[in-house]
Amino acid sequence: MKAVKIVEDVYWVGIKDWNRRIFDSLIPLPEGTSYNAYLVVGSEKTALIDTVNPSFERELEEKINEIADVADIDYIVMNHAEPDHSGAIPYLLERNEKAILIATEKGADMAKAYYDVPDERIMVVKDGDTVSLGGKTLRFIEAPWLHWPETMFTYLVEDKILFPCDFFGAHLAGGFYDDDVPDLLTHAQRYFGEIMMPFSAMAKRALQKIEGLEIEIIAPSHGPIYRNPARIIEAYKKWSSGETKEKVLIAYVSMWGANETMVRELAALLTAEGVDVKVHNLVSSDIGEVAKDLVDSRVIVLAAPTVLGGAHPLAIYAAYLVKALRPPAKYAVIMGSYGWHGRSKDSLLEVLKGSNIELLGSLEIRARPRGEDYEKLRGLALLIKEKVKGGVE
Ligand SMILES: Cc1cc2nc3c(=O)[nH]c(=O)nc-3n(C[C@H](O)[C@H](O)[C@H](O)COP(=O)(O)O)c2cc1C
Repeated sequence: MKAVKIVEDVYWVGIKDWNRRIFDSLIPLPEGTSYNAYLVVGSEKTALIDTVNPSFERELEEKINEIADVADIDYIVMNHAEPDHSGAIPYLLERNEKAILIATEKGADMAKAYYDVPDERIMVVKDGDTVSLGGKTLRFIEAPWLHWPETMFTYLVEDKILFPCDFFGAHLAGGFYDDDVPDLLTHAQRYFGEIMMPFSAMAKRALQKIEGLEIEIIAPSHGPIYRNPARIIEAYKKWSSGETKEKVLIAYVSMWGANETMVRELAALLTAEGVDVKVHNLVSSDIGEVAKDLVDSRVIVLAAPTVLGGAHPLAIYAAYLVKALRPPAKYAVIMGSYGWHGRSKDSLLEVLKGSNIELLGSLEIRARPRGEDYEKLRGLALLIKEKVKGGVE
């Protein structure tokens, strides 16, 4: 794919990585991803906003060269130091002896740590600082902890384009503009759950900061470019403020069917009560989908058998993720089973300790569910429904 003109003298020069299937050695990428980099050509200076993942340096250079010689770039704006956006910085600084890296103070520190960028090639910018390229003005907006400490947004004043790096992103190789991808918000929600949800407070702060900004285009560093920015901004407002739905996420693991039976029963009872239920079997589920459903679920149910004295390791992993991702749900229900001594629930509670999630109810059964257990499941379903439908506080 060649460079693409977005508006006059602003070009996408990024990479579509169709084949990538895992990110951060953690997150599945069912539809690949993109590393969006943008070239802004002023009458006097040229700036590159973000770069690309290592191994795509040559392809980035070729795209830049369609518009301007790589050696002519004056500034490389580093909105975020993570290698998927900044991994090409060492290559570019070698190919271009004059280019200056623009970063926040923390960004400068990261650029040295990750890429050995010398002090004399870094320009530190603060909130509100501007750099004129001649007819194109870059304004920098500090937006820390989205999702690393050094992150910032860049705003192109004349064209009203916001370059927020990972913020508003989506892992998608396909589509170029938001209107090319009908279910883009689903992808964006998944990305928010995976990357931004633990930093919801900082996300809210950043949204307030850009509130008064006229934004015609949002050009993030992953996924399609928003020509209709209102939709994603509204969605981010909801997600970052913890607005949930009448929805329950059930994540479970079962070796011999006991937990599976309980989960099916509970899901059926809740569905009959008009609750939106999302069930994830942790053996086969995509944890990105779990993260997506954590964004707007009101109650989380974890169900797991006891294995070697504790909860099944996949459930421990899920509980750890729930704690780390800091979803807005305030309540959890834990179900479990055992053969001779139940430890599943306790070990999951141990993992969740320190989170804001309160135990709403639990059910531990021996070997397989029987008559009275189904009664207890009905009780749990009612408890959950009350929290979900009652507009939890
Ligand atoms: C590999 C393995 C290890 C187990 N370890 C324990 C254990 O430490 N304590 C216990 O009470 N039950 C243990 N069990 C029994 C299961 O917890 C029990 O059969 C449970 O009902 C299985 O739930 P499931 O049908 O949802 O897989 C173990 C079962 C297996 C297969």
